[in-house]
Amino acid sequence: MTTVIDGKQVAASVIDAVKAASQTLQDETGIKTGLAVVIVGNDPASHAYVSAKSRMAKECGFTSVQHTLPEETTQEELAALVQTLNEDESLHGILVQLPLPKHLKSEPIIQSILPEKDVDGLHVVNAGKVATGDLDGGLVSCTPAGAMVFVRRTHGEDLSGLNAVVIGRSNLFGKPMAQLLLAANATVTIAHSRTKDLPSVCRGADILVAAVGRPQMVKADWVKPGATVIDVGINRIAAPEKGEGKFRLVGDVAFAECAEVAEVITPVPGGVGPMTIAMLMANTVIAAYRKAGKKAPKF
Ligand SMILES: Nc1nc(=O)c2c([nH]1)NC[C@@H]1CN(c3ccc(C(=O)N[C@@H](CCC(=O)O)C(=O)O)cc3)C=[N+]21
Repeated sequence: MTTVIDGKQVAASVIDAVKAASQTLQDETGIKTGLAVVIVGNDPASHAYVSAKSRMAKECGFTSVQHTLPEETTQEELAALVQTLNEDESLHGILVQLPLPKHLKSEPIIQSILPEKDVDGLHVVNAGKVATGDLDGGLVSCTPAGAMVFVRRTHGEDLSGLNAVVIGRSNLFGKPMAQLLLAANATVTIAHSRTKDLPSVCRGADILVAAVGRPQMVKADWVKPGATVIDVGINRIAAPEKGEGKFRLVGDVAFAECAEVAEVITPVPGGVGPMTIAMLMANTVIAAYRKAGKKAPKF
C-alpha cells in the first residue's frame, strides 16, 4: 500500500511545537518572537501566500508585521526598509517575498538582510553553513527543511546506502536540498534541464525529489518501485471541469500514476507547501531563541 504523506498534519505538529517554544521563551525572558514579511507589488498569488504567512505567525503567538509596498517601489526604498527591519530589536525574522517586480534586483536585497534574521535561509552565510554541513549554526531554507522532515519520518536520520535524485538546481531549493540529503549520508545526484536521459537517472532513486516547475512531468516509469517521491512543484493548470477560467494546483509529479509505483509520495496541494510555512515559523522562533542567548529548539 502506498503511503500518501499528509503535509497539513505534519505541518500542524511542527506548528504546535513552535507555539510551545515561543510561549516558553516569552514566559522565561518576556521576549515575544517577531516576524516581518515584506511584499512588493500586486501579484495575487504572492499576496495569498504572504497573508497565509502573516496569519500563521499570529497563530504561533508572534508579533507579525506586514509591509505592503507599491509596484513602483525603488531599489533604494526597499533597501531602506530592510535596513530599518534589521535594526528593529523586536523583530527576529525578515522575509522578502519573491519574486520581486522585474525592475528590482532581489539578490542585493536578500544579501542585505542580517544572516541571523534571514529566516528564508537565502543569505550566503546561511547557504554556506548548509553547504559546509553546519546545519545547527545557521538558518536552513524552509522548503528543503520541510521536505527533509518527510524524508526523516520515512527513512530515519541516516540515509546511508540510499540513492537520492533531486531534479532542479536552484539556490532556493535544489542546491540546499541536495546538501541536506548529503549531510544525512545519501548518495546524491542533482539532475536538471540539461541532464541526459532524465527518466533513467530518476529510476535509480530511492528518494526522488522533483522541483522543476513543469506540471506533472515526472511519470510512473521514472519511479523506482518502492521509492519515496517528494513533489515540490506548485503549478496552476486550467481546470475546465471546475468551470470556465478556473484553475487547479498540480505538482511536478503525475500523482495518480506515480502513486501506483512509489511506496511513499507527497501530494500537491497538501504536501510540501504547508511544511514551507511551518518551517518559516520554526526558523523565526529559532532566531528569537538565539538572540536571547538561549539554546534553540529543533524541529
Ligand atoms: N522569500 C520567499 N520565501 C518563500 O518561501 C517563498 C517565496 N518567497 N515566494 C513564493 C514561494 C512559494 N511558497 C509557498 C509556500 C506555501 C505554499 C502552500 O502552502 N501551498 C498549499 C496550497 C496553497 C494554495 O491553495 O494556493 C499547498 O501546497 O497545499 C505554497 C508556496 C513560498 N515561497
